[in-house]
Amino acid sequence: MSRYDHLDESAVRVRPSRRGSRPRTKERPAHDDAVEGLVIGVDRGRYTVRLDERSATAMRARELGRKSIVVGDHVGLVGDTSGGPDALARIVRVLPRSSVLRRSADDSDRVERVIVANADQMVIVTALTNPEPRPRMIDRCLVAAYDAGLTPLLVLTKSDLASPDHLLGIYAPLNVPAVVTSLDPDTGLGAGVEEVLEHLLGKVSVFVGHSGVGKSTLVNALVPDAHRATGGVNVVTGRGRHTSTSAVALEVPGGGWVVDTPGVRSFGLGHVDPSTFIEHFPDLAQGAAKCPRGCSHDEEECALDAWVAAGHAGPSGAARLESLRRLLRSRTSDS
Ligand SMILES: Nc1nc2c(ncn2[C@@H]2O[C@H](COP(=O)(O)OP(=O)(O)OP(=O)(O)O)[C@@H](O)[C@H]2O)c(=O)[nH]1
Ligand SMILES: [Zn+2]
Repeated sequence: MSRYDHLDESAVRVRPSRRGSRPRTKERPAHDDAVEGLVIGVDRGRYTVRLDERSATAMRARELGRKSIVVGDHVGLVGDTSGGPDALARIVRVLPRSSVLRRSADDSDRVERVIVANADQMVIVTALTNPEPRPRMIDRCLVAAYDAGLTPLLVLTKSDLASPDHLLGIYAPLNVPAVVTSLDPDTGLGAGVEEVLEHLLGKVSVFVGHSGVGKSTLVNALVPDAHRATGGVNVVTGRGRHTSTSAVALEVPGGGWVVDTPGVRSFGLGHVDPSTFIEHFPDLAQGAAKCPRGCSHDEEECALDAWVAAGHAGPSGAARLESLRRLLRSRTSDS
């Protein structure tokens, strides 16, 4: 007889189950002796997990099934977590994620392609010249950041070669914070590093950028022992640039993590729901209440034009509406 039998079912919506009547101690999760750590590297089925003062190498436990484990994941470890040369621990748990950044999640793509978990910020690294900046690429990154719930930060490199004014002008209406840098790749010295560091403190920041923009040079300046290979030759190994494509988390002096994503050049945005874009434009969101149902905000019936024209979104309203529409279009254009 169940302990709920004396209760009227209509009053209490608890169904007694065999599971529910088990002694409580048996309901504890398995491996409650697991220690928690942060995944900072993934390489061919081996995970580097940062524990308090050391790093352990781990493999995934069979019981995790196909669940992905990526850089930034908080995991539970059992087994040999000593971090010694031959020590191998097992990841038995992946804790709930506060954010996921996906490479692509098209409907046709059945494999989960999470690149980084639990990131707070996306640092979009763009050169002011050599290679020329590509605003559409930046827009796509912004959309991916907003979609994943990450705060964007623009870093405009090589300001010794070109002025940032034009690009800063394009992004001013979006209120995206921007830092301009100029670095000597040999010494790591130059302008803007301190300012970037301030934005990184206490956060997990994913760095994205096209080849040649100076991302490695920047990461090396931010994380002195990062040794990311820069254009040409790896100063550490003397060999050519490494071709690793997996993400890695590097600890920022002062607190925080830089997640470098070699090989990640863009994001599939097919899964992004355009109706959520407007949430990132609070000054426009109110005006959207007058839009027809299902308005894309990029069509003739959109009420935002009138809202902005009436001055409800302030003096920069028109520029912000234009920016919103540019982001909406970046979703469907390849770049
Ligand atoms: N003039 C100038 N050159 C820079 C600056 N930052 C980086 N560079 C140069 O730009 C080139 C590319 O820099 P990297 O740091 O290797 O660029 P990356 O974005 O990591 O590119 P990949 O290694 O291909 O991923 C190198 O030749 C650097 O020396 C800068 O602030 N000013
Ligand atoms: Zn609309």
